Amino acid sequence: MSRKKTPKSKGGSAPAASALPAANGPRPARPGTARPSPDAQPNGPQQPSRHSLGGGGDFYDIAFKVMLVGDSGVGKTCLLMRFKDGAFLAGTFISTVGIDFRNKVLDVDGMKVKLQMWDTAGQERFRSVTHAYYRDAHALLLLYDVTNKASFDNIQAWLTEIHDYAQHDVVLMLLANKVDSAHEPAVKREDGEKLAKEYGLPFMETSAKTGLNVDLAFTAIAKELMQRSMKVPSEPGFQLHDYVKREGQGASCCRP
Ligand SMILES: Nc1nc2c(ncn2[C@@H]2O[C@H](COP(=O)(O)OP(=O)(O)OP(=O)(O)O)[C@@H](O)[C@H]2O)c(=O)[nH]1
Ligand SMILES: [Mg+2]
Repeated sequence: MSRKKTPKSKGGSAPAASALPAANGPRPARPGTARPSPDAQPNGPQQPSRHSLGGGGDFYDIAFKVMLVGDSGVGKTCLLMRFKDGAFLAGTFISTVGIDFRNKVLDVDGMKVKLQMWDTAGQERFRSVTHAYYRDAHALLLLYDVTNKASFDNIQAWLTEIHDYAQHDVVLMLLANKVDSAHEPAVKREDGEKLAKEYGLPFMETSAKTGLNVDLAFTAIAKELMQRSMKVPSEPGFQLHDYVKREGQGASCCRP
């Protein structure tokens, strides 16, 4: 069996293709660094054959594309960086321009699963850029910020957008981010749970700051995608909803 390699710690961004007016006014932009790497092939999961892509890095059996969406400032980039590097980007908020990407290889049930993670810009003016990427996503993490009610109110609009542009069978999970705050959140956990239930979505509270449930969110997605594509015999009963309910930790455990 040949093995695939993926370059370590490579990131890049697709340039913005439109300049519609920003909903919340302009913000400082996180500069793009490069075009997506050749291994960021979005069409269909790469089947388990372990080919080499050249360059240094990890081997993997199968790859999936996971896209992070949600309003600007909800913490998409921070969540991704927490998962990728285990670090929190504190300090100045640098808004994403267009789309950035990062890769990470996970061990899931004895398989090396590469997640190609696409970090979209939440700002309205980049919406037409992100639209182009939806159809290739195998999974979507839809985030809101529990300290920002508007970001929660906009979830319905995001779901409409997902309905319009993503594959009908895309794996979708709702994440309530920034649950580390010591203050009363603007959006209660029950409201998030209720909305998720209404749309039949798995739901989790996360914090890019403390790391709460961050690995779990991505692992759950990887497991679900693996299950779908491989029909893993060792876990015939894997259910994404049940898994995140069982494994997820409450926010209260990790508040400072
Ligand atoms: N307390 C807290 N702050 C967070 C968390 N995640 C992100 N932030 C902060 O929220 C701000 C926005 O985070 P980003 O990850 O850049 O937001 P984004 O969703 O990528 O925004 P766009 O790129 O504009 O779409 C930054 O100042 C972060 O430090 C979190 O879990 N807890
Ligand atoms: Mg960002």
